[in-house]
Amino acid sequence: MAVHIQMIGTGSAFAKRYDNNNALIETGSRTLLLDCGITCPSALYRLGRHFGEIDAVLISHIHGDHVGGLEEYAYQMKYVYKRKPVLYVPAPLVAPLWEHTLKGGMESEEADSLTHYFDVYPLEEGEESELLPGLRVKPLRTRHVPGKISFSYVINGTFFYSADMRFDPDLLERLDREGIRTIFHDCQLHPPGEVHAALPELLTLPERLQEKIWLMHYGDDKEAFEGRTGRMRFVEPHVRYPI
Ligand SMILES: Nc1ccn([C@@H]2O[C@@H]3COP(=O)(O)O[C@H]3[C@H]2O)c(=O)n1
Ligand SMILES: [Zn+2]
Ligand SMILES: [Zn+2]
Repeated sequence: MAVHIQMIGTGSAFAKRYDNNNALIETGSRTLLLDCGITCPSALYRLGRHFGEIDAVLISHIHGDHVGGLEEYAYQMKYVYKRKPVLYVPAPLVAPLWEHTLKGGMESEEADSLTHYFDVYPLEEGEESELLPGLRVKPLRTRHVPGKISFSYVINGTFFYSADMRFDPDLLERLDREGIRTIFHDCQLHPPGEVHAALPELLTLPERLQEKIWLMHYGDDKEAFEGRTGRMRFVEPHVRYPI
């Protein structure tokens, strides 16, 4: 079955020209939302789509540009589309997502847990699960902000989607050896990356690896870097790429 990924936005957390780095993954007639950041509800609207068309949501980690739109998503599903949405979330993030992020805006007499709003399916690190027919996802814990739990995803065994992660050449080499054909990688254009891979770091990778890498989660001056990314290409918002 053909599987495609389409970025709702490709921007960094502070980008204003590009929306939050959130994606739609489509397989047949089913759609997974990968991260739902602050700009997601309006960016999805500008893409001509709406929450009622989404079959499930998967999150990578708890930062506003990745989960800040979940409250509106949950409320729209409850009060507009009247359907309980499916939430895939790495097991260690289940409790923090409610306690640290959603509870403040969503707790009420009748609603005291994440499971009131979502059908919650915890995912285990390193274990592949079929999230939609034809869509297999394996979470890998990757390094981002020190102490922050964050996951990247291997999709259908051949596609790697970095959440927000530091430069990790050993992991990228290992993924290459294991048969990953395409890597969508977050990229901080201006060093130091610190909590993200910086472009100069990614440029130290061998060309064989760079060929597989598409850059996302970039800043507003991305156009100034066209032609300065070695063999790596930019992911463009709204374009559908095969997985
Ligand atoms: N220790 C940290 C924590 C956060 N940040 C910045 O805040 C942003 C939060 O969203 P992000 O997409 O993870 O990118 C983070 C950094 O820009 C940072 O630069 N250093
Ligand atoms: Zn981010
Ligand atoms: Zn982050």
